[in-house]
Amino acid sequence: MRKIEAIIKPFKLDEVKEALHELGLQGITVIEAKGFGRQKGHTELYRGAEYIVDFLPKMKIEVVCPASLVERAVEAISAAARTGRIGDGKIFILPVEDVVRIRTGERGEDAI
Ligand SMILES: Nc1ncnc2c1ncn2[C@@H]1O[C@H](COP(=O)(O)OP(=O)(O)OP(=O)(O)O)[C@@H](O)[C@H]1O
Ligand SMILES: [Mg+2]
Repeated sequence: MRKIEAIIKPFKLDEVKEALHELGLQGITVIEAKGFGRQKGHTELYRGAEYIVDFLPKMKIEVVCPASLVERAVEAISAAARTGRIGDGKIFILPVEDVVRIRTGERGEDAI
């Protein structure tokens, strides 16, 4: 299993959510985040206005999925989140050792 952590532009959240849903991924965690990438000290467009890049509002999405689905999920997130402008975001992929579904006690991929 893997955890995909995607930092995206907030207005892209719905499109990314739909893309993941179409893949059959059911669980998702969304965290309001702030951050910056490589343009620190330069300007980045946010909702049509230029900002000095300090900490810009971002949305962090966390999805745990079977390893076999990771590439498709990453492609779906990338396609949905891309505008082609700077600040489109980044995707991190981490190993997940185990999952526990609290209500049923299921473990591993059964619990995703
Ligand atoms: N190395 C990193 N570690 C942790 N978070 C990061 C890292 N790089 C980017 N982020 C997060 O992702 C968000 C979007 O990054 P961003 O898309 O601006 O990356 P970039 O490398 O500057 O690419 P681009 O040149 O397309 O803007 C940042 O605001 C930050 O929250
Ligand atoms: Mg950037």
